[in-house]
Amino acid sequence: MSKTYPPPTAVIDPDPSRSWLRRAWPLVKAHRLMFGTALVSSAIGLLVAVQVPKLIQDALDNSIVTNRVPLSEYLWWLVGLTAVMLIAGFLARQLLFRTAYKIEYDLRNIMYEHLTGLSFPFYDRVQTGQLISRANSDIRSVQMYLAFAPFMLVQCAISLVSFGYMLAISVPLAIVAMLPMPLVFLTSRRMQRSMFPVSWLIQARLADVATVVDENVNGARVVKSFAAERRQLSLLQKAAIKVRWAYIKDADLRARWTPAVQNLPRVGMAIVLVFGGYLAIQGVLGVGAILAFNSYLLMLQVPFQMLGMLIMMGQRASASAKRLYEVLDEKPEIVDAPSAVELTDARGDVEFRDVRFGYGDGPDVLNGLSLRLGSGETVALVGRTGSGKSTVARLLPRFYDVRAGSVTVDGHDVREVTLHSLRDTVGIVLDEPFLFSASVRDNIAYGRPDADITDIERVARLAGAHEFIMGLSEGYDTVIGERGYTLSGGQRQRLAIARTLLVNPPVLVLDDATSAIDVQVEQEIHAGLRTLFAGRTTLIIAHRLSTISLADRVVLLDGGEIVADGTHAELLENTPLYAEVLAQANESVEELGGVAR
Ligand SMILES: Nc1ncnc2c1ncn2[C@@H]1O[C@H](COP(=O)(O)OP(=O)(O)OP(=O)(O)O)[C@@H](O)[C@H]1O
Repeated sequence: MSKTYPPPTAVIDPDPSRSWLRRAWPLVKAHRLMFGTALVSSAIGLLVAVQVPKLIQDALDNSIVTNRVPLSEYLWWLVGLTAVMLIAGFLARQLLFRTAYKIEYDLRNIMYEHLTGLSFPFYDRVQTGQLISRANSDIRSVQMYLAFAPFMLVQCAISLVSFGYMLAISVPLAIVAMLPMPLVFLTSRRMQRSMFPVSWLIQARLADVATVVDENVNGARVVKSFAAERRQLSLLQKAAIKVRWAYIKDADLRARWTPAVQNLPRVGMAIVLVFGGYLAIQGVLGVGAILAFNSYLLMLQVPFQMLGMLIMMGQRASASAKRLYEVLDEKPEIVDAPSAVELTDARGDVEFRDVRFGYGDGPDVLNGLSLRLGSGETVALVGRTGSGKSTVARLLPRFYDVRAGSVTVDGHDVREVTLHSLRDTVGIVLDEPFLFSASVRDNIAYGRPDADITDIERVARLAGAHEFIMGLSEGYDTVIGERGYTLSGGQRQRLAIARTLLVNPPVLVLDDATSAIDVQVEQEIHAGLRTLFAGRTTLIIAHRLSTISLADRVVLLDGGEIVADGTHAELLENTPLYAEVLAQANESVEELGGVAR
């Protein structure tokens, strides 16, 4: 049994008219206790830190210069304050990072849960690979802003206290010392501004490299068969050079700006030294005050540098959030109707009535198609390539909705039953089955993870897979490579058939599902296939005669309609198009009659 993990603790506000921050607010609110404690700890730590320069000032003035108070008293205070800062700093960081990663966990879950809920038309429209890799960096940038921006704001707020202390020491000195601060802010903002596009560029170019690498690995077979390794390598080099350029540009900008941003506050310190020194000589200020002043100035520098960063982070997070919301606001097109009923114990009476259908805004692929499959009947659907056979198959489990007409199972329109029960009732095996990088056993048990090995073996035998599975190094426990590439096409198809059979659906659709199984093996598993088809309604999409011969009835699809319906022999005799279609897929027309007899 697979372990269940906690669901996300919050949702994104669904109202698209609200600002991105408002919509994301529930994510922060869900962790308010932890986050609040982090912020309060941070504030306490900073407030205590602000006391330290003042303490040093007093120690210097009262113990070292004038010897009025024993120095040890200040030392104890310093030890105490340091302890508080340590504890507060620990709590603030711990809780802040925890909150940040919890927000990220929630956001990731919300995002992928939504993606899995979206229907086929969405996946037809978007490039999912890119969408997912982009979502990862977008999630990170939103998380960073949500968690760290309030933290930075606390720092900025506390810096006002530092400034208050500076004013208390000397108003003119405080004002003069602050003069370079706008410059610190402007320089760090300019630094962020020039570095911001480069950091985006780095991300985008890294994604390009990842795409090239991904294609090289996944398409390794094609690359090698065309001996195109050199070409692929130069593609990678081109992408890698672009990444290198962006990184060097980044380092260049950093080298240019960082020393300026870091050293600018020293101008303020110099002013304090000159003007403060003058005031000290005049007897207006103590030496300790000058020292304290400089410490406050250093403390103030951080928020001024941060403000620039905060603005940039905000811009980036806002752009990221908008992209995430674009996906989150996408409504699944195929959903349960409010009045949907459960389809249970279906007999498997299937009917397509005057079905009109096309993809997206495209032209009609099916044009008034009507077809009935009686309970327990096996029907082969034959047609030219591109005639819409797979499309018919996809409408039955409601991967798409019809434009007009209806598809019914046991008299229930598929739009009026729950998707879950419909897809339990209609099992579909595709011609290019996707297998997971897991054991053979887990792959077969995908639709029924609690199935025991006896059941798994039984369906594997029926699908003609048991023999070859036993020949694998670890039998049913053999982990098959990515997407099942360690198996042959025919072996993959047999596993896919077994996987669907384990669910035991009353209606079965095989969409070219035996095309890669060689004819001889197919003959061998025919007995198994016949057992499979018995007692369930089966729609087989096939080009191969041997597969068609398993059907009770054959229907011919052309121009989006059924143009002939009957036994193989009848169609062969009366419908020239049928013979033509079969001839394209089979060795010779002469054989056709042989199979029919
Ligand atoms: N997801 C899709 N989005 C848009 N158009 C599609 C999609 N799938 C198929 N089509 C189009 O619909 C038409 C019918 O395709 P379909 O795959 O149903 O044909 P088919 O008879 O199964 O073909 P084949 O025998 O080659 O598998 C084709 O013109 C195809 O280009």
